[in-house]
Amino acid sequence: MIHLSHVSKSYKTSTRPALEDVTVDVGKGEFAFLIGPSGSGKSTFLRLLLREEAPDRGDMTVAGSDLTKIRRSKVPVHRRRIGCVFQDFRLLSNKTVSQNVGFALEVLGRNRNVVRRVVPEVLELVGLEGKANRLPHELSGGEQQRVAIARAFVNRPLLLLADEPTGNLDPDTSADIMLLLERINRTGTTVLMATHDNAIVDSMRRRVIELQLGKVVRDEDRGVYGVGR
Ligand SMILES: Nc1ncnc2c1ncn2[C@@H]1O[C@H](COP(=O)(O)OP(=O)(O)OP(=O)(O)O)[C@@H](O)[C@H]1O
Repeated sequence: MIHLSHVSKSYKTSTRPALEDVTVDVGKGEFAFLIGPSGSGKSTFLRLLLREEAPDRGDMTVAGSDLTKIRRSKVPVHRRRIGCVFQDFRLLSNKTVSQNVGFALEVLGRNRNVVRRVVPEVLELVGLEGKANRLPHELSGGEQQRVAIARAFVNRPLLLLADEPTGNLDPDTSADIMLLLERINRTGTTVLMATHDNAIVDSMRRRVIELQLGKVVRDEDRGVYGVGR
């Protein structure tokens, strides 16, 4: 699902590469954490997967797209295969829960009957069946993140990228969000989550890919966050 071979990326204004000689393979249906200190390259890694940035060197194939060769016109099709969840939820504040989720289908041209059928199913999956008509500001942070996950998942992406999804949530709410991401992973969706949350990484014992100064320094099955970070 994610294949990077000797990938490097430098930003023009930066003296050192943001990613250097990164080789990582994540298979279909896997769950992996991407960890590392601030500035280690996690966001750059996610941006490359979405083709928000292009690699300078190396080969990469993500969700079936060869990102070393992809044409600009094909980038939107590539991004549709990937769901994204962020620390700050990024919901549309003037739309209800079901409109936020439905919008993700409408922009892909799905017909109204499909939207009407699928949105309640996904809201049930994330545990928000009673809150379809609320606005984001009428929800807790954890509930807002559930909406964001529903929106990311409603198109059944092959790959879900989560960038610090628990960064604004308390430990109990974070644990609930992780259960939800595990549930989504069990449907066959590959999940890659960038995080600083050591308690979550330690409790889940999943694959851990660790970056430092743009290099992969650890790639371990059933890993922990690590001591002293
Ligand atoms: N748009 C940019 N232009 C120039 N340099 C950048 C840009 N984005 C990131 N960098 C640099 O690339 C390196 C990697 O940054 P990146 O944001 O990928 O790290 P990160 O691990 O996601 O950090 P954080 O945990 O703080 O989000 C850093 O040295 C950073 O300063």
